[in-house]
Amino acid sequence: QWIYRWRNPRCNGVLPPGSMGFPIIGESMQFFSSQPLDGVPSFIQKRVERYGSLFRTSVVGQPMVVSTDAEINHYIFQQEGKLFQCWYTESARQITGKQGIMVQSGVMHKYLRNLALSLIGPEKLKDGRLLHEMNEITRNHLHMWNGCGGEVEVKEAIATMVFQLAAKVLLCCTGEMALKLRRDYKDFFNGLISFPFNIPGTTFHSALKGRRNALKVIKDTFNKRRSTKKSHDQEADFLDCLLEELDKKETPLTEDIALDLVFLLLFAAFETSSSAITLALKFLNHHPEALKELREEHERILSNRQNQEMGLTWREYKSMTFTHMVINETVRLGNIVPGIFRKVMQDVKIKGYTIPAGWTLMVCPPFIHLDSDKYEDPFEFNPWRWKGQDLHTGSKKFMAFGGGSRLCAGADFAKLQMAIFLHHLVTNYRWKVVKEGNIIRQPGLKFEKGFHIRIWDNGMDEATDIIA
Ligand code: HEM
Repeated sequence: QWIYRWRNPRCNGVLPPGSMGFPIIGESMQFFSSQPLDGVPSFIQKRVERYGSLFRTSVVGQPMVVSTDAEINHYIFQQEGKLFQCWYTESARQITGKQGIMVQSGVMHKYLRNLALSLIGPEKLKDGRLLHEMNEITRNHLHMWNGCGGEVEVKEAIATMVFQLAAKVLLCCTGEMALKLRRDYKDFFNGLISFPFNIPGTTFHSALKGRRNALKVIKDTFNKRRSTKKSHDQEADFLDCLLEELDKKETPLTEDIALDLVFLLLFAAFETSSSAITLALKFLNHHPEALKELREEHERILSNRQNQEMGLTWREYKSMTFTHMVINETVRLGNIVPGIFRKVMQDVKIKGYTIPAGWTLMVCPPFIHLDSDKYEDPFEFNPWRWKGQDLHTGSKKFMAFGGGSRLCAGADFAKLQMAIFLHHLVTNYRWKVVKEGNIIRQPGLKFEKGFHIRIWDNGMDEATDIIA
């Protein structure tokens, strides 16, 4: 009876076709099986061929409906907070925080989103201070890579660089302390969608342990800042703003919510951007004509710059049309976020099927981004396909940064960081790939054996087989 119920869940209508797999584990094994980077995950592809663009399954103990239909995905984004609510998995809730921005809805979500945007949104990025920090940290790291023999594993090195930036901006946390905090963020990405069994040896256990340690560091930083008075001529940073907000009488913010917000922002910042920049280098390495056009764009910016000592400005960033085409193409092909998850709040009818309240809905960006009806030669890295298109907003066929009221709050931060990195790399250095491990999806990206490059100063003759 129990197995029958598992396979045929109750529903006040007709469930989308599909299979619930084995009791408890469902189809998790197939969902997590390794896939090459350049292909639609076979878990999705096979089921779409068999059942169509809306199918049911069960992953990590949750009954789930997967949508690969652009119109339905758009509808799901528009109904955020009404029919659907942001909800990843129980594991994600515990790892990112039971009161974090990812699980809040309605007014509280809007409040936290605005708080986050006040730090990392376009208005803040424009004002120059953050841009200056990004310029400096990127320049220093590239200089350091060049200095230490020139060979680096890019994914980890960039993750460290972006983490340092985020830790400095969010918490004024630098040096050893930032490095320690970075180590606590191990296994997070993989833990987000996993069985929430807190058993030693599992990714979930390791992510929860890291969360506890990281929260302690963040809390200590809060307390330390509380006990030191800021002088009047010092500009208020994010931490000051949070503490001021906490001290207000009628604030919905509590210390636990503030800690969860900082914790999530740190994680969101470094994990995604480091994958995107590494992928951009990989794609550019295989497409010298794109690298050439990118370099020309950045050299033009340099030659038009009045003060050569200045770092990149917001205006210059906005003028980089080809760079934005490269960024969009990288995130389209990379599909750094392989699934966007929502909880169904009440029974919903879609395409004649009923999705029961309490189920999870997964929007599947890779299927849309790699669909040959939407993109010609979808597996080809072709930045020029973005020519003449709006490069700054999402659409029904481009949802790398999500959509609707949950559109990525750090999209501009990530794109600016990518643009600054590419700017300094192509104008000051030459580079070549020395070891390229496999990049697979599980379904999140995994950089097996890393992506190693050697860099050297522009103008120096380092190797005969220079790729650019
Ligand atoms: C290439 C890099 C990035 C990609 C592809 C990406 C992708 C996404 C996606 C798809 C969502 C929507 C999730 C949903 O609807 O459930 C999202 C949300 C979010 N992202 Fe990003 N992201 C990136 C970088 C960043 C960075 C650098 C930050 C912070 C500094 C950040 C902060 C956030 C936050 C706070 C949310 C939640 C927004 C909300 O719920 O209102 N992201 N991101």
